[in-house]
Amino acid sequence: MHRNFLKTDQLTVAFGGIVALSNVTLSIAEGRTTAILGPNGAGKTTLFNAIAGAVRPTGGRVFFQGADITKASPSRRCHSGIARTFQITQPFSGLSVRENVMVPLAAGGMSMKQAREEASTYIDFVGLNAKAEDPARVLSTGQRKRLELARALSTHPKLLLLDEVTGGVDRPSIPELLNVIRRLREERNITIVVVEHNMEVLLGLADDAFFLNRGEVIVEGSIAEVADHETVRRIYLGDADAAA
Ligand SMILES: Nc1ncnc2c1ncn2[C@@H]1O[C@H](COP(=O)(O)OP(=O)(O)OP(=O)(O)O)[C@@H](O)[C@H]1O
Repeated sequence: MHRNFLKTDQLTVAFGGIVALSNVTLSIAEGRTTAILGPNGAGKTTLFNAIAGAVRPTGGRVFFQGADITKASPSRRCHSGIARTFQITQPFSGLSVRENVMVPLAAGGMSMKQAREEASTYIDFVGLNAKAEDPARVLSTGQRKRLELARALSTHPKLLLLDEVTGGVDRPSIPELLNVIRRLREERNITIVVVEHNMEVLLGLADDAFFLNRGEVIVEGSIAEVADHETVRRIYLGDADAAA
């Protein structure tokens, strides 16, 4: 197992006067699921953006599998095995589920026949077979999240960044979605990093955790340790006992 599968070293991102991330140094271990926690505005999405290459850091470095990728383009990072999903899902709403998964494959140079076959594998993996010919706009939020996972799978990721995994998903659909995420790791050996607000979900999904506040990592450890940490309970959960 690579302990520093993904590593940020003193990573800083500023937007004008707003410092969204400040000297963030963290390591994500290969084959594990790591949670990024923190209140609104803590810098979680900015961290994902800096890892995926969507924002340029003001300072510090990002390493993936030992290579310095700080200056790599988003597409080079994607080719090297980093994929992400978004807080707000962005499918092509008029295209079918199958076509949505085929688009990135065909754009990568695959024949339509091959793209169709490969798309079927991913649609099957996320359990959307019954919806494959439906337009993406009719999907529920949970189904859209699974479509996003199928699209992410088409890039053959080694590291998958999942933003707000269960955000907006109705409660009964959550276990099925989490099951797909667990299988990504178990059956496809994908290292997962999740931003998620639901602590109950995280306790059942994540191994490790980093708690961000105002752009800084202030607590790290196992998910159980972080969830139980006094500072985390006070800031994040508004725990009256911890605040006292
Ligand atoms: N493109 C941008 N331009 C200016 N400020 C930004 C930009 N992106 C993020 N910020 C600011 O950086 C800080 C961190 O934002 P970020 O979205 O990373 O936090 P977050 O932890 O993901 O929050 P949330 O849980 O609400 O999604 C916030 O103060 C935010 O307003």
